[in-house]
Amino acid sequence: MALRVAVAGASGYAGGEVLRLLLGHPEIEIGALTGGSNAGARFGTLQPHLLPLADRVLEPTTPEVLAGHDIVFLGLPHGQSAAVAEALGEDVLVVDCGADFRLKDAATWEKFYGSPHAGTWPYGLPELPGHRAALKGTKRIAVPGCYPTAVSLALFPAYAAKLAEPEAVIVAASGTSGAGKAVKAHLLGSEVMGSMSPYGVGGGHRHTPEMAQNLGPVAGEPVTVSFTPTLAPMPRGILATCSAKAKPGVTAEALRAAYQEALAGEPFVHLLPEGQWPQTSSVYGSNAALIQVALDEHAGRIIAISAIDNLVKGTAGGAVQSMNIALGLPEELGLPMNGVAP
Ligand SMILES: NC(=O)C1=CN([C@@H]2O[C@H](COP(=O)(O)OP(=O)(O)OC[C@H]3O[C@@H](n4cnc5c(N)ncnc54)[C@H](OP(=O)(O)O)[C@@H]3O)[C@@H](O)[C@H]2O)C=CC1
Ligand SMILES: CC(=O)N[C@@H](CCC(=O)OP(=O)(O)O)C(=O)O
Repeated sequence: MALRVAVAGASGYAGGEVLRLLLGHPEIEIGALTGGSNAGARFGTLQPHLLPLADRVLEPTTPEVLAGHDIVFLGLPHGQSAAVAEALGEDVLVVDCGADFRLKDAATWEKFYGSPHAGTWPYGLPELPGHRAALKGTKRIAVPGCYPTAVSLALFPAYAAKLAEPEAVIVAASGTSGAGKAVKAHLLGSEVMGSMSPYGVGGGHRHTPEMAQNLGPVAGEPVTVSFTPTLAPMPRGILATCSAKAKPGVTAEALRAAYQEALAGEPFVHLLPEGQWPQTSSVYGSNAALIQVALDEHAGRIIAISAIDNLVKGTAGGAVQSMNIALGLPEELGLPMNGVAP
């Protein structure tokens, strides 16, 4: 029998992408679609690309509407997931695309999000050492932020093999959908088109501690992260350029071997052949993460680059992948491996 899924925040980018993927998932039946200000609207006016759901109506996000489902995805603004999740039974699988349950340290949460810490759930990045096992059978999943997904996948093999010093410098470009659907002045077409711009410069971006939380345990020592996000004139995609000083004696051969070993058998994370570099257009609409690594011998630095679709591997695809693991289903079920090109 199909598992019945509700999506809260179904009118948003994250919720819409979860639905696009779940409509192609053989074990899932779509139940309630809920939102906030658009409740009452015909779904086809909100997500016109999701034709099978066009005649549905967006409902309010209440415990009554979300009751009676096997799985509930939350694609709500930060800080709103905890109250909704609390009203859902412990037997319901809750997959939170927001940030509420990602960070372990309450003081760090309060510093970066400015609200009380709700708690910590198993973290939905199965490729990180130990995480896949922790997701099996869980009823609660915290889906990672899109930048931490791109960055952690690019750097964890170097840290797992103890090849990198614990100070990472990251510059990543994101498509505008990362900022959500609400209209923001700096995201208007005429402001974004033909321009790239940095934001959150100087260590203030809330994804910085999430990256450090992911990489530190892999490295076996705290990793300091310097992260600069930039906004790129494209709707989707993240290209993360990550670098760290190489430990003494590291060779290009050892580095490549470490990445081959760490990523071997991963269904979605691919180390590209030498000389080929990740680009966002290759992962548009796909749950793949493309990785390449090089040793800059002159500077003594490891350079690791990743490309993901922020709405797929960076949100909804990662969420469905983790859901599959939690339910004991094949990890790849319902997830696109191919991008859309050109
Ligand atoms: N965009 C991305 O790349 C990523 C997003 N995320 C996370 O996913 C979550 C959603 O982000 P995103 O989809 O981009 O945001 P959007 O702004 O596109 O969507 C927000 C959704 O939340 C609903 N909503 C807003 N306020 C309320 C409320 N008070 N009560 C009930 N529903 C409400 C909206 O409904 P309505 O339309 O009715 O107002 C809409 O469905 C965020 O926590 C974000 O951090 C995570 C990773 C990546
Ligand atoms: C381009 C852009 O604005 N991106 C968002 C990140 C989106 C995301 O994945 O993050 P959360 O789930 O933590 O919101 C930002 O920098 O705030």
